[in-house]
Amino acid sequence: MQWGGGGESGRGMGRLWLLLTAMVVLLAWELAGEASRPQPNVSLWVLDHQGQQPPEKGALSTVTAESLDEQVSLGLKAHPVWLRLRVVGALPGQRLVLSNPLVQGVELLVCDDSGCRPVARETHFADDPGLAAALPQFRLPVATNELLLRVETDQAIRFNVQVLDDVDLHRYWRDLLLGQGLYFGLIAGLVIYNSLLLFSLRDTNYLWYLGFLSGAGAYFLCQNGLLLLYFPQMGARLNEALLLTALSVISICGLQFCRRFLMTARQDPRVDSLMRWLCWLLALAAAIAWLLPSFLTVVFYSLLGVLTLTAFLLSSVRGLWRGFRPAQWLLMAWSVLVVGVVLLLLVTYGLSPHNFWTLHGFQIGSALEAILLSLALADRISLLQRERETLLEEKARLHGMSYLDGLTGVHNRRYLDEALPAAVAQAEVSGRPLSLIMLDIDNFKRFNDGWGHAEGDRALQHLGKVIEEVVRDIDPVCRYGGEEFVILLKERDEHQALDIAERIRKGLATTPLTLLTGEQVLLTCTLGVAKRLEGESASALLRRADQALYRGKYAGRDRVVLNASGGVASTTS
Ligand SMILES: Nc1nc2c(ncn2[C@@H]2O[C@H](COP(=O)(O)OP(=O)(O)OP(=O)(O)O)[C@@H](O)[C@H]2O)c(=O)[nH]1
Repeated sequence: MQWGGGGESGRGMGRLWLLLTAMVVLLAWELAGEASRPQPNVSLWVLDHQGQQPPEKGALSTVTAESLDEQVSLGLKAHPVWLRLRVVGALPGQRLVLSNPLVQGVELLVCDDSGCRPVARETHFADDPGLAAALPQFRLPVATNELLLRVETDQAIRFNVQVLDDVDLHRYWRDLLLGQGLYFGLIAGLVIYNSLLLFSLRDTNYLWYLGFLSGAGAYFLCQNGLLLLYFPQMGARLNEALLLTALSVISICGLQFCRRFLMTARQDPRVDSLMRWLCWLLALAAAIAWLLPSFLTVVFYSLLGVLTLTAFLLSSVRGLWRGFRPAQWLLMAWSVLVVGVVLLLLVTYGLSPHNFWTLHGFQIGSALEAILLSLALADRISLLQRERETLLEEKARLHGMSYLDGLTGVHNRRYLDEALPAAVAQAEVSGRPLSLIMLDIDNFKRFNDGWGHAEGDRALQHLGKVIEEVVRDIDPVCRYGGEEFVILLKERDEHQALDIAERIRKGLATTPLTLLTGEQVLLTCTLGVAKRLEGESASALLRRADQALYRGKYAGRDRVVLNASGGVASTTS
């Protein structure tokens, strides 16, 4: 199989660079916005304390284990985590805001000499319960800055602690939504575009790609708290189950896409069965996320994530190795995803700080990947299209060849057997004339015997050329038998047919054949002409032309004979 061509690939690269440039500009803008935001004045320590209840009074200062900045990244924890907070200079009305909607079991306690009391979690921000659900937040108590924060979640513990007034919170949320708007705009555009392609091309690859896109959209709706924004009553637990299910959908659709795209079932059966197994495990993981949610589920997902990425990369590298050019897009797409997933895993296990890149790396990777997969599909479709065209051309060529005579290049008897009845039927309907000329070289046996069979072949080719010089391109010339030719003359009456026959006769008689020895000889031929009579069949017409030819031979050869009707013939010489 030939996987050639490169024009579309170049155009695809151009589009990709444009997009990358646009993304870099947006990132720079986002980072600039980050820098201009007022920094919260918060100090944080992780307490070496486990359990549901806060540490005993007086133990706060002794259990201090680790000092943090406001960007918390502690990874997966099987138990609740206690953080000690000191907020300096909090103004009345300011809120303590945690940036991650996935952290659950968040409690804030204010502590003094008499003990610790919970601070009620805000359920509304500017009359909006959604925003308060998407960003866990507490109104800071005035006149105290000793606080305890308890977080218990199955997900990685990562969030920013920010002290914001209403204006800052609005701005923070607006920036977040702007970035999300760009992402979801891109996903929606790709979904619409590829849905149209799915309907027009009916290629299941597009179905899996759409599943992949939808899964990615759903995942980030959950991860960024956008679902909670619109359905705050849903709760963080349900949000998390949906998030993990979306992760399964992304992975399963990605694997199925990969299998079909690279045709692994046929081309790479071992990798194909690995991918099929992974699909089942991912479906099982989604069920566990709903039935037995725990931090172990997230560990299971991490493992499956690594295996899925390995399968993606392995199948694409092997596809490229086999010479399937569109696999390069796939490889590029998975490589981008690998970066995003590695960032996600690092932060999930508390191995990297919580910052813009670790927070949004997976999302940026997924956006780039969605585009690259779309380009991969386009490349594959154009490649298959070109192959199909080449095949059709080849088929047409072979089909044409099966109707041609190998020696002379004119049509063969098979062609005449199909074309003559069709021409007769057409003439019957239209009432237009139809004529036939049947001819052969005179005393050809003697020629063959005298000059040899090879020269005889050249004589047949010579006659073919002479005929083709006389007749129109649209009048098919056929080699009917060994040395007999038939010319089908549509919409020609007997006068026109006689004229053509006579020109052929004279043409052959005056155009010498140059033999292989260099000698020149003149050949003659005899031609029988018949015009179709009303209601006459193809075979009857052919028979009458043959009769005319026979009569020409009988009358002395080198002449044209017309079979005017049943048995009457007129002769020209
Ligand atoms: N070189 C060559 N000879 C062929 C081919 N097909 C048929 N022939 C020869 O054509 C000759 C036809 O001979 P006949 O049917 O006796 O006809 P003829 O000698 O031309 O005599 P008339 O047709 O009566 O003028 C035979 O010798 C065949 O071998 C071919 O493809 N190549």
